[in-house]
Amino acid sequence: MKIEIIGFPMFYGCDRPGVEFGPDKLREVGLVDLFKKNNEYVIDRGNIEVDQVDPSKKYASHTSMKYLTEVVSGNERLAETVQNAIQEGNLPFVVGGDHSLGLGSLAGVKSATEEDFAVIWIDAHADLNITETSPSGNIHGMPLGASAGLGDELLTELYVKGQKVKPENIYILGLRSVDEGEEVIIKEHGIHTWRMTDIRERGMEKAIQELLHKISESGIQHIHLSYDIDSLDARHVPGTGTPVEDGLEFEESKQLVSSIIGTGLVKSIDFVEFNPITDRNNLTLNSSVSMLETFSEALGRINS
Ligand SMILES: NC(=[NH2+])NCCC[C@H](N)C(=O)O
Ligand SMILES: [Mn+2]
Ligand SMILES: [Mn+2]
Repeated sequence: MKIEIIGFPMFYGCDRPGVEFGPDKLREVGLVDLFKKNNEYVIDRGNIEVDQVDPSKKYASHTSMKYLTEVVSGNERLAETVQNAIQEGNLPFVVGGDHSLGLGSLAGVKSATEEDFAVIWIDAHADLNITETSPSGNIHGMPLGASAGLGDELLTELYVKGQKVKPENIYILGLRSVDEGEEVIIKEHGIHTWRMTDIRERGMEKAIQELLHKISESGIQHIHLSYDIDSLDARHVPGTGTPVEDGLEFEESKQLVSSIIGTGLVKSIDFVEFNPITDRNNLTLNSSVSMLETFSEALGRINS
């Protein structure tokens, strides 16, 4: 399987500049070679074009979703690129940028995949907000909800009409910052979660066992893995928009990612929310590279 690296240089979904430099910063320190170390075929598709707009116009297209027009147009381009990659038998590895890119990724996966697929979302946040529940109006807090078909049609109809993933096929791990409205959505739609409290109580090993068991029971053959670096403990990632304490340690995160990729079912991946501008002493850069090495090694193992 060829790995296709796709950059998505956008900050409009989190409304805090800096994350748009994530893909190029990671290329600068050897992103492509890092994948080539363990994988024979790696191509860099470059960056998706993002329409630019002045921050004073963030509410120009919607009163409660910031930068709606630009988030949607960029994600439609991303969806097409992801769809093409999968249809060619390649694995799209989308590097953000903020997590609103989940909208485009999942629309692309949906368009390229006939059967149901699972989404594993590793994140401190649930990203299940709809316009009415969002405390911020930031679309990076909404991609999973919209992909599940919830909320405003302006997001749910992106690229392909309707629901991209069934709520029962969504698995969120690392949660520790969930908005009230998101709690209701998790309950109502039976979304599977492993919060940090669960992981601390039962251990990562057990969480992984439970996760893989549920997925194997579902019969699903395609997993989309969406990795938000703010799932790591705040002290490892000062350079991310919304760091949260009491998060994952490297060892736990690496074990989780390796086990998920080890199933051989992961066909598409996102890696998001690294902000080189707000980083301190390259801490977040180093954390990102260290995690990317794990992705590369795990993919190398199933690829060989
Ligand atoms: N992808 C992320 N980092 N999302 C953070 C979301 C924070 C908050 N729940 C919001 O909706 O505004
Ligand atoms: Mn996120
Ligand atoms: Mn997050």
